[in-house]
Amino acid sequence: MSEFIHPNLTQPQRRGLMFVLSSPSGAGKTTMSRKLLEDDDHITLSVSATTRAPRAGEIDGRDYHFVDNARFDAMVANGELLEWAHVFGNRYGTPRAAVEATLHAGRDVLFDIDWQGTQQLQQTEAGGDLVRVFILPPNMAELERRLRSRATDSEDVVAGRMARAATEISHWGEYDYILVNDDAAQCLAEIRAILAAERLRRFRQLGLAAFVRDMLGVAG
Ligand SMILES: Nc1ncnc2c1ncn2[C@@H]1O[C@H](COP(=O)(O)OP(=O)(O)OP(=O)(O)O)[C@@H](O)[C@H]1O
Ligand SMILES: Nc1nc2c(ncn2[C@@H]2O[C@H](COP(=O)(O)O)[C@@H](O)[C@H]2O)c(=O)[nH]1
Repeated sequence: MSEFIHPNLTQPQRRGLMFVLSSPSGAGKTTMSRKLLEDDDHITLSVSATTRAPRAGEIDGRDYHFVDNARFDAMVANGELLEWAHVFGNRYGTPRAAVEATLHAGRDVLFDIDWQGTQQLQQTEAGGDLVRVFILPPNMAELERRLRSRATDSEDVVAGRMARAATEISHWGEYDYILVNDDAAQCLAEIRAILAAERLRRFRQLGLAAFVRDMLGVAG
């Protein structure tokens, strides 16, 4: 007869974490997020709401929830956003319900948000579940080259984002991990390593004490 092991004790359960990627515009957050999501089944992207117009190729509900100003106002008024901010002349915010549902299911949530949103998330009850990663470009010329080569924004928009880059970068000290996205494959490997280590943090492994007690055969 095989030994009965309580399913909850075969492996400690894990508390979902909130994994934030921030950077100056164009440093590579979206690129890294997409690659991470491709082969990690335990993390879900928080799809932000924004008043910005969709870029070519962006899909409503996948890349953003594209909303008008009136809808964004209502989301703010109804407390539907966990955080929101003005960024580059538009408003962006994190819908609360999807994040809470994902975390309650024990899954991780990936955020592609700016430093203002990160500060706000840090101040919520779930601040302890936050892992903050800031991505730097290798240099400012390369940042500008990437913004231009993406070919999604007008000259004015690119210039505006470059003008804000130094302010964005000045918040690097508020993050837990700082990466330089020079080689994309290396940057992705570093992001995966951070995520793997953070998932193993003792306080995130719920039921660990019971698991160890059971393993050692100590009566609980
Ligand atoms: N390591 C890299 N080497 C070269 N190009 C890269 C690298 N990482 C990203 N890129 C390119 O740089 C451009 C900007 O990247 P991406 O859109 O991911 O930036 P972002 O940080 O998400 O910007 P935003 O904040 O505006 O959303 C894209 O064309 C992307 O393919
Ligand atoms: N505070 C928040 N910032 C957000 C959110 N979603 C995206 N962003 C940030 O906005 C800029 C511009 O994004 P883009 O798609 O127009 O290039 C970038 O830094 C994003 O990280 C959000 O929900 N809250």
